[in-house]
Amino acid sequence: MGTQNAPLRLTDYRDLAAGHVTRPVWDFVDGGSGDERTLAANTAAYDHRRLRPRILTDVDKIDTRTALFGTPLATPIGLAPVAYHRLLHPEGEVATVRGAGAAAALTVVGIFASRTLEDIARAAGGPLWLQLYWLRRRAVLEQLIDRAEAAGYEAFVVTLDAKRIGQRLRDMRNGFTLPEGVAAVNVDPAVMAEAHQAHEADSAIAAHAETSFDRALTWDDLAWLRARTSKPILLKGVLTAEDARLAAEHGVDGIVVSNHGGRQLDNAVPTIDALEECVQAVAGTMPVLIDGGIRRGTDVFTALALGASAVLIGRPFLWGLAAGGAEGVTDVLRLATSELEHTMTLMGTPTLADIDRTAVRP
Ligand SMILES: Cc1cc2nc3c(=O)[nH]c(=O)nc-3n(C[C@H](O)[C@H](O)[C@H](O)COP(=O)(O)O)c2cc1C
Ligand SMILES: CC(C)CC(=O)C(=O)O
Repeated sequence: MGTQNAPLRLTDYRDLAAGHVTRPVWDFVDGGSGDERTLAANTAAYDHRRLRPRILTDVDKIDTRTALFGTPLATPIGLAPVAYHRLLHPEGEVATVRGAGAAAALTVVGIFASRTLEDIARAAGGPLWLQLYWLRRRAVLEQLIDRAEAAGYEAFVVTLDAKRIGQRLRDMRNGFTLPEGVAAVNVDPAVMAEAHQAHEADSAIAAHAETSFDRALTWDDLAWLRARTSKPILLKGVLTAEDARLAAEHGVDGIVVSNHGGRQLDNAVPTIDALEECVQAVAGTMPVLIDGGIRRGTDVFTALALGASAVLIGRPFLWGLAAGGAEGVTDVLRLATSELEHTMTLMGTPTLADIDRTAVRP
């Protein structure tokens, strides 16, 4: 690639990716729910944040290293759980984790991964967590937890903002279906078949979610999961102080402030606006991660300043994966981390520990 076209920011990868996938796949990745207000608001909310740089501090060396649950990470930027990476690259999640490993970054693998948990683990160079949806069939969940632990996955992230799948108009209009050869290979085929039979009219994605996610689930059920693993458990999809507090009370180990990238409840609060109340509610007892709309090193910095322990990116790494496979993923992570370093230099904060609330204008 000539230097003229070399991607200089994450959104440059969006333009590159567009040429590599079909229209329905593009819409599945790019789209949100409803009128896509929350999708737009996630990024717009960062536009309005203003930073308060400090002068005359020693920023000769910038250090972006951190750790989560004792696992060292080269960067506080990790990969959010996303279904079906093979939609974007033939190697799917195997390419993704190879790319993340080269950047020593965290990957949260999705329960609807299109490669086996074991193949993904063999290719990984960095830490892996596994995201779960709470399927009605707990036996299927149990098997997944056991397999993940045996393969070296270090934590579980339970996504709780999807008791129904958001109204994704683009997918409905496209009649989105998974292409031949792309499947949720880790989940019992019976669970998937059941779903397809029950909901032929919906988009394929909405269909399997409707029948396989447990809508009756409540806080009391978390004890079941807690008893099944000694690994850290994080809840993804927390947007309020009330739920952050309940998470802390129910013995989980972390939360991910997320609105699912604007793909679930439209008009849900932008995540960066929800972060502070969640951070205050857990009062330093557990790490708080955030995702949604993070496109710039300054966005990462803002999230860290408002109390996030780490951030996850979704669509940007998918753009990298589509455009350049494992190397594209690595480059997206490097670009984002180098923007963060640049921001830290100009903000006068040489380490992540130096970044605090005073860095962002209230
Ligand atoms: C194509 C796609 C598939 C996704 N699949 C899942 C999933 O299976 N499980 C999950 O918890 N979140 C899923 N998400 C949401 C991401 O984990 C994350 O919350 C979101 O993408 C972050 O916003 P961003 O894309 O603006 O960075 C998906 C997102 C996208 C774009
Ligand atoms: C298979 C879907 C439920 C994956 C998902 O969470 C999403 O598309 O946002």
